[in-house]
Amino acid sequence: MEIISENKCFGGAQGVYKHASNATQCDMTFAVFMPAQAKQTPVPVLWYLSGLTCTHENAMTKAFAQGFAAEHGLALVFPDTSPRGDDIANHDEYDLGQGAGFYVNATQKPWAPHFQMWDYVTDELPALVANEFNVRGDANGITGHSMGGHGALTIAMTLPDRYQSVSAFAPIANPTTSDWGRKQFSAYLGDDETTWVAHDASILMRDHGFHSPVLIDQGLGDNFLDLLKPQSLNDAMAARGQAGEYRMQDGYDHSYYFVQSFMEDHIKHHAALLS
Ligand SMILES: N[C@@H](CCC(=O)N[C@@H](CS)C(=O)NCC(=O)O)C(=O)O
Repeated sequence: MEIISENKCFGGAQGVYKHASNATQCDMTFAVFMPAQAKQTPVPVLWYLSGLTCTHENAMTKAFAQGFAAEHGLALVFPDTSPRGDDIANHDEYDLGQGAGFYVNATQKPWAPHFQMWDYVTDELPALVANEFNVRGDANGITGHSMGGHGALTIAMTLPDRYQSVSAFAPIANPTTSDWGRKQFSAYLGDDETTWVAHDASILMRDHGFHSPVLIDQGLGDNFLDLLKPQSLNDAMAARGQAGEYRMQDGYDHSYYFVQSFMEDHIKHHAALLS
């Protein structure tokens, strides 16, 4: 692992690192915030998965998470959203290819050789972080924004023993019925839609749910509401009797101004379940 930068931040450290990934067969950059508490004792980890067009950097600089994570003694990990490189498959549109990995393992050409973001985020990066940082392997929470909210919810519901807490900001909530989902799943996973259901939060919620309360915030001024489909997941939570809240926030759009407005609540939610 190569250190790109490390800066003191809220008494802890905000770092950016690079490593050669086996899962994605390319160099991957990620960011980690370590709170001061980690100098004494291993700390729980909150994974933050970002949305379309983002790198490790967007949430690191705009989500305002570090101050609250410092207060509650949580490490934060910000992975990138896809493999990257000139030799790696890409697409002209912003919502497919580099910057749009959708947290799945691609099975289709030309994506399959590098677009293995499910394995990267759930296996390879956790092992690396556990090796390199003073974190508790048995205390993981996961959250994310938009495409990253989709990743957080689907990963948590699929691996409930690994994650003790989950939340999301404006998640893509029913991708098998949305152009933010159908387009990417057919490219990455192929036309057999039975392979898509494992990556749809509304379906996973209806069939499995999650073992601890789920916190979701959604801005009502979000210009992507038609693509995000919060109603489907809200209905699935109600049908399941899922503990938690889907909070509709008046006037907020899809931007990081929305994310940073509710970050404190999300950090508190995870800290309560992880400590
Ligand atoms: N670029 C797209 C929108 C993509 C978008 O809103 N991305 C969100 C996540 S889905 C984001 O966080 N963008 C980066 C940023 O705001 O820093 C468009 O023009 O429609």
